[in-house]
Order: sequence, then C-alpha cells, then structure tokens
Amino acid sequence: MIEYQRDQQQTIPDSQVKIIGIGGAGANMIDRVALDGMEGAELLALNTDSRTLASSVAGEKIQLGKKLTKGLGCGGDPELGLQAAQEVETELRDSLRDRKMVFVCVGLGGGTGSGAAPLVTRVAREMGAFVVVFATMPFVFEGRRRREQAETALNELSVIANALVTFDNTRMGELVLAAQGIHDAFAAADRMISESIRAVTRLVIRPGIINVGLDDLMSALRTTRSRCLFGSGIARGENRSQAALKNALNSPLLDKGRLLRNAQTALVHICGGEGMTLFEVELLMRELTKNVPENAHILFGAAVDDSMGDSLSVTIISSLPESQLHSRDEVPVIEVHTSKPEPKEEPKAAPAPAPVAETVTTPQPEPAPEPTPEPEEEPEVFGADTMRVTVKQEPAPVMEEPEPLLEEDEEDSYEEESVTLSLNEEPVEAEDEEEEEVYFEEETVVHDEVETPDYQDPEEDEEEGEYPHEEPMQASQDVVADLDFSQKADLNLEPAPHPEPAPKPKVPQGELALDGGPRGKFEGEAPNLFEGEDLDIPPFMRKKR
Ligand SMILES: Nc1nc2c(ncn2[C@@H]2O[C@H](COP(=O)(O)OP(=O)(O)OP(=O)(O)O)[C@@H](O)[C@H]2O)c(=O)[nH]1
Repeated sequence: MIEYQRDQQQTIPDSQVKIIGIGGAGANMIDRVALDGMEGAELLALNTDSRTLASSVAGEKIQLGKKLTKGLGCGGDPELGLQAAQEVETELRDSLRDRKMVFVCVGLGGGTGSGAAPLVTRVAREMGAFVVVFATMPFVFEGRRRREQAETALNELSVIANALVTFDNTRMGELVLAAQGIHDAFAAADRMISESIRAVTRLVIRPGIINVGLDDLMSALRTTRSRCLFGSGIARGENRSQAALKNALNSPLLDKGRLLRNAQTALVHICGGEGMTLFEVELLMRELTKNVPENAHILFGAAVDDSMGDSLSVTIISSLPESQLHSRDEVPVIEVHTSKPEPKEEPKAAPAPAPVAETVTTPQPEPAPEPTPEPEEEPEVFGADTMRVTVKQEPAPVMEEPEPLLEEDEEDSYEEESVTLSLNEEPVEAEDEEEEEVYFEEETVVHDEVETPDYQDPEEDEEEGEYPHEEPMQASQDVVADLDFSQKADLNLEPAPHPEPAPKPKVPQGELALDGGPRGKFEGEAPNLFEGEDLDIPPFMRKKR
C-alpha cells in the first residue's frame, strides 16, 4: 500500500546551483556536463594549469596558485594544490555567494584536485550551500602514492561534504569492454558522473507532480562517514518501467543493486513523458521495494517532462556507512564468458552479470507480469501540486508478484563458462590451453595456473601490501600518471601481453623410402622409357636420383 503525504517541498531555482570542476579530471567532467546539456546551472572551472583552464567550456574560470605554480600543474603534490587554492579563497567565496546547491567534481590522486577539493568544499559549506562531491579514485595501476593521496583527500571530504559520491576509476572496466582504450574508460566515467549530476539537479530544481526537495535529498544522502549510492536508468517501449529500473540497479555505483540491500533510506525519482501511467509507476515501485530492506524509508518523486518523449527514467539515490561498503574495490574483476559449457564447480569469487556498456538502453524483451486489476483506491497523484510519498512494503492484493529484477540466482544463471580475472591479467583462450594439455602431458600443471610475466606472489613481497600487481609497473606508471590527460589518451595502456605458449618439441620427421621409384598405377607394366628415363616414375623422384 502506498501512502501519500502532502506537504510543501523546498525546490530551488537553477540559478542557485553551481557545478565546480577542479583540476584536470574535474575540468573533463564538467565539460561532459556541458556537452550533455545542463540548462541553467553555472559551471566553474578551477585549475592550476592555465592551458587546461583556457580550454575548458565552463562559463567561469578561476586560476589557482597563479603566483605559486605560475600556470603549471601541481605535479601530483596535494600540498601545493592546497596552497594554490588558498591564494584564491576570497575570490571563491564571492563566486559561491547565495548558491544553495554546489556540486564539486574532482579526480583524486593528483595535486590540484586532492589538495584543493577539501578547501573548496569547506568554503562552499561555510557559504551555506548543500555540497555534493563527485570524486573518482585513481586506477590501481597509477601506483600506491596516488592511491594514498586520494584516500587522504577522500577522508577529509567525507567529513566536510553533505554527500560524497565516489567512483573508482578501476571499476570503469565495468563500463567499457576490456579491449577499449583508456580514453573510452575515462569518457564512460565522465558520462556516468555527468548523468548523476544532471539527475540530482533535475530532482531539486524541476517542479514535478510529486516533488522531492533538498530535505529529502539530505535525508537520503545523510553522511558522516558514509558513501552515496547512485543509480540511473532510462528505457522506452513496452515494459519500460521495469527495464529502466533494471538499468538503474545495474549501475556500478550500486554494485549491481547489491549495496541497496542494506540501505535505510532511498530516494527514487521517476520522470516520463505525457504518456507515463500510474500503473507503470506502481509497478516500478513495487519492484524496487524487493531490492531494499523491508523497513527502508523510501522517498519518492515523479515528474512529467515532455522532452522525455516515450522514454521513462528512474534515479535512485541512497547512502551507506563506509563500514558496510566492504566493496571489491581494490581488486577489480571482469567476467569473461565463453560459449564452452562448464562442468558445475565451486562458486566463483565474484559472480556478476555481464558488464553493462550503457545505462541507457532499450528494454529487454522480457515478458512483464500481466497487470490484471486496478489499484484498489485511485490516489490523487497527478492532480496534486506537491506531495511526498512514503512507500510501505505491503504486497498489493490484486497484482501478480513479478520476479525480482536482480536476484542472486539470476547472476548464477549463466550457462556459459565464466572465468574471473583481474584487470592486470589477460584472458586466456581456453581452447588453446586444452590443446596444450593433450599434447604435453607433463606440462599441464604449468598451464592450469595462468601466469603473466609480471605476476608476483604477494606473500613473497610484504612491501607490496594491498596492491600486489602494482610494483612491476611502477616506474612507467608514475610517468603516465603525471601526463596530461590528452597525452594519456594517446597512449595505448593495454594490459601486458599474455606469455607465449611453450614451444612444442620438434620431433624429426622421417622420410618415406621412395627410392626405387613408386610407379603408381603403372606398377607392374612395361616401363615407358625415354632417353633412359622411366616416364611413369614421378619427375621429382627421377630428379632426386
Ligand atoms: N574520470 C576521470 N578521471 C580522470 C580524468 N583525468 C584524470 N583522471 C583521474 O584523476 C586523477 C587526477 O588527475 P588530474 O585531475 O589530471 O590531476 P590534478 O588534480 O589536475 O593534479 P595535478 O596534475 O597534479 O595538478 C588521475 O590520477 C586519474 O585517476 C578524466 O578525464 N576522467
């Protein structure tokens, strides 16, 4: 049963929203937001690097540390980044005056972003804004120093910001195919961040049929040492509400929906064109409640937007204490599916559905449960100007229960062979391996364990700590990490090539004893002689003699 509570919600005019990009990554993120279209909101770029700053599409730009770095970047030193930001603190205060909502976009791990983001966030809060930080964590391959710098900045941000949405760059492997370049991985993360910002902004500035306001957002994102969970999906056509929800739950930031299972509060916002029906909304909400705990507090908002056409979008925002995140962040996994049938074995380390390349997709042709009946009472949803909706977890008496969208079983239902690999390892072709086992009986042991040239046993080297694959790549990665992004994009940072298979031993091939000359079908017949040569013997045999 869904209860509707009418009460005034606080929405904010878009002129009071500011989106700040700090450092190189931050600049790329807000450029993406601008490209995707974010009418109204102001974009502010902050950077020490004057060249990158000049190329940003943001309407407002402030150069950090003019005197300190003289137009250059911070070379990966957060202390320099902090001092550079301190130089312009007054300018920042002026720029953030009267802003109700501020988004800070930053890539942590470098100097400018990691050093300046905590200061910028603090200033924005002191100026009275509600601050949501979108921060990316560096790739594992970027090295331990960057990771530690990022962790330090993240810890500070988690205390200062109203909400903190983190995205591990390493996880970008889940957004793009393994074979795609690093440029595509960054672009995929930037798209995801841009979509998150646009969805949250839409929530609080666009008047809807059922509005959610800043107070709802704050309650969903309540953070002291917690991380924000975010998922957004869009779909069109038949079953679009279920498909949109499925896409949203598939978001890597929700860890494929798993993280929602411990959420205490979840904010859900549905947006569709004129044709969006109450039944679609009900169906979606009913599905969603199967993915959150029974006593979770669900804040619900809905808006009709003609520009959505026949698409329907759903945005889910929640938060979890850091202690419950226990994520697989450190070692990224990709699932490689081959078509070979697999004998049932021990469960794999981290089963997950195949990676989703885009959160925006058309719906799967899955049959939706037939809606039989009308909802018992006709709530006055669409006539109301503003209301808040609390969803209780009572099953509707008249509606058939559809299957949960992301059940554990579904993840296990792949019939194909599933191999779990870390990003540092290349997938091994199963068939080649098998061939080798047949041929070299004594060498099968070696090939059962996939070895890469760089692999080192973490037990053997205590120094390596939690990033066992990092050291062998360290020297070159430090250079890469300090490159500017456009340079990085030109590099082809593909995983190390798989070791060549062991050479097959050469068995000398014996020669057929053809001497004497086989005469084929002329065997036993009188020789056909010409100038002393038997023409019925094949010419190459005659030459041999
Ligand atoms: N998502 C995303 N992450 C990026 C991008 N560029 C860099 N990063 C990540 O962000 C981290 C910080 O890089 P930058 O933003 O270039 O560094 P910075 O903060 O400007 O610091 P300095 O270069 O030392 O002045 C890197 O270690 C990458 O992990 C990008 O375009 N998108």
